[in-house]
Amino acid sequence: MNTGATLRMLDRADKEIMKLTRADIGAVYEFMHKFRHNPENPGLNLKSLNGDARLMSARVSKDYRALLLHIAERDYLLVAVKHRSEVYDDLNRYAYRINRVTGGIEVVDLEPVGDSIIGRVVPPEVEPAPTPKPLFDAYTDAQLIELGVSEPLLPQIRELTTEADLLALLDRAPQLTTDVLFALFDGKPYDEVLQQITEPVRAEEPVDTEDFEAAVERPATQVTSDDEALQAMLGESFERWQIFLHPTQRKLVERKYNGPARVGGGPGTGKTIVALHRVAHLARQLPPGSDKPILLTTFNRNLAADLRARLMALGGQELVSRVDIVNIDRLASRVVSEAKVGGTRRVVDDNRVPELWSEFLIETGESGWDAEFLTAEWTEVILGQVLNSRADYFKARRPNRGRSLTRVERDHIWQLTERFTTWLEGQGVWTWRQIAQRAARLEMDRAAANGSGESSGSHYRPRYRHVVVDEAQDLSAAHWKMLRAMVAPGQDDMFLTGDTHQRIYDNHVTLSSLGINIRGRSSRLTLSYRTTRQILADALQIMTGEVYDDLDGGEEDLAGYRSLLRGGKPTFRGAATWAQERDLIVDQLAGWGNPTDGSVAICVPTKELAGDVIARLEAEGRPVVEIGPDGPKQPDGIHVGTMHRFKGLEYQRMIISGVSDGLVPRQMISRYRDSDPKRYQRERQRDRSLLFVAATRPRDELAVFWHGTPSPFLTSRLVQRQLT
Ligand SMILES: Nc1ncnc2c1ncn2[C@@H]1O[C@H](COP(=O)(O)OP(=O)(O)OP(=O)(O)O)[C@@H](O)[C@H]1O
Repeated sequence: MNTGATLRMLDRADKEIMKLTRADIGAVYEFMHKFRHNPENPGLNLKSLNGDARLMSARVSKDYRALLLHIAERDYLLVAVKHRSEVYDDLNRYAYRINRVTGGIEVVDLEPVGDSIIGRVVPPEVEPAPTPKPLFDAYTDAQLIELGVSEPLLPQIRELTTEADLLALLDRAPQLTTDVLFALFDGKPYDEVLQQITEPVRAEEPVDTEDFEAAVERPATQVTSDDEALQAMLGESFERWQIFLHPTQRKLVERKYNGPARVGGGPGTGKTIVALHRVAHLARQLPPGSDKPILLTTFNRNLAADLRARLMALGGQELVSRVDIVNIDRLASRVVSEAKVGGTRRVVDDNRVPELWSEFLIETGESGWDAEFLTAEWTEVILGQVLNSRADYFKARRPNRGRSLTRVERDHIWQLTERFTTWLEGQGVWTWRQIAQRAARLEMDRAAANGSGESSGSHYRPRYRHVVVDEAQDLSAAHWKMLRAMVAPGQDDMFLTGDTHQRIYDNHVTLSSLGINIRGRSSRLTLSYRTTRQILADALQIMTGEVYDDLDGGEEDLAGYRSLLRGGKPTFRGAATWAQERDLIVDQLAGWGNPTDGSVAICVPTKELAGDVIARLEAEGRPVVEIGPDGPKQPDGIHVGTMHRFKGLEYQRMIISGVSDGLVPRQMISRYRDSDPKRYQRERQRDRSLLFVAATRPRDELAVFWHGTPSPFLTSRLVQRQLT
């Protein structure tokens, strides 16, 4: 006879459990184990309670009791762990119900706001004038219910008149109620809230509000069931994202896709977290083996190292051992070296290409085209589109390239690039873009040979079963062609996460033209877990007036992007000179109490400015740590780096300095303003994105400084802030 039972834990319970001592958390873990084995074990003392008919209690330890919801025959949900002296208190305070919209189980705290502990600590002086207007007067009950607000809370919601009351209620309200009310309070239009917040979590089938068995299985019920997750909670460095996904995140992770899927969303909305959980989800469905059928890739080395560390935290060695985690250029260079192409050629950085073209033109005495034009034509069109022959180049579309070319001109440029490539080879060097193009060709040939039956059949297998890409906005067309060829088209083949507002390398693609069709499989996350609402609002100001793409020829915006975290307003301040601006940095650090535990970073636009800041702080005797290509060289100290280095990092507080006209955006791009307006636009957008990325790294506090004229990306509203 099977005496076992299912026992899952609701996300609210973990918050209480994490407040216990390690020994007590261990007891909960033991309890769950025992309970699953046999809930009738007399030592567990399982019994019904008053209040909700489904509510039961069981003994965790001498001092603690578990509150359980009886879902079905042998299926239980752990909803709280309480001290034995408190188990019988307030049993009628909580209602356990199924949300009509999401179909998820919600715990509703029915205690009126004014009586709650949080309500009581709100100082009386923040209370408003005597007859305040209720906050949600503009919406009917039916409208709020349609948005997914928890029905039993409506009487309390109608009473709310101040932000403090709202916060007190939301602190203990179910997730969707919190998300919706906060967005309405922020002034988001009803339809936008419905589309951006409610629709993504709506149950796929009609909801029966009595069917708890179905409800517990839905993504909207945030639960954990496996022991590993619980064990992780016992670990030193447990983080909530490892276990509890937002229902919107979980839906995206667990869905079956009939082809490539893409998840977008503003900074800090958990795109990387979703990519990691997606990998774990796919890995769980693999047949046993020791191979690595899942590729997890991203743009650069330190991001890949971070993915590895986080995947390890999520699923340990067992999971990591089934996943090939490698940054995209390294993957391409692996492909070419496997094919023994390139020999001992040394890789030179792509930003040296204009210089190399100049040298080549001088050495060969060629004139007619300047080095900059040839660099762009070679990298963006010829390498960028993986063109194999002159004939292909004649036919190629050259979007964003400004000037059109005749056939004769194309012929000449093709010949020049062929000679240039040979010249580079003679120098013993090649670039990352060349490697990407070569790798794409090799992989495409491999896949095509298989398709036409040319390869020796049994040896051919697509390299991967699933490809997961983070920071998708930064990959080039050649990278995408290579990836497309590495995985057979079909169900769950490719999963991409990224945000085009954060594109910091000049790669613009239309995925459908590269054989990656994401139409109908594109979604967006909108809730930031990282930054406060105050930082987010100012960061969004920086993006004013710019239009961004959706990686597939359409446009994308940040509608619905929001945060539930609160903090102080960011500081904006200008100085007359760079020397004086450095004084501002020193003062700001002092204002924050000079922390040197790695929680503060300073971000500047150029290496020179970084050098100056480092010198100044060292002169003050401060421990400074430079952020290199592999991230900060050590965890503690005050971190200093250029804007490009901040992708993938998070800090408690940040100073962005040098946000002056001529530095942000870079002065040098102004030369394209007339000669190549499209390029000018792209370069300007890239610099804006760099600033946006930097501004969305801090969690709690942000200070932005400049000297002379402020950057044109700082709106007058932000610049005026210094006067207040
Ligand atoms: N479900 C969750 N629960 C708790 N924390 C979360 C959750 N999802 C994301 N976070 C936290 O939010 C922060 C941002 O997550 P992540 O890095 O995945 O965002 P992102 O969208 O990839 O950001 P960016 O675009 O800026 O790179 C991280 O600190 C992460 O741990």
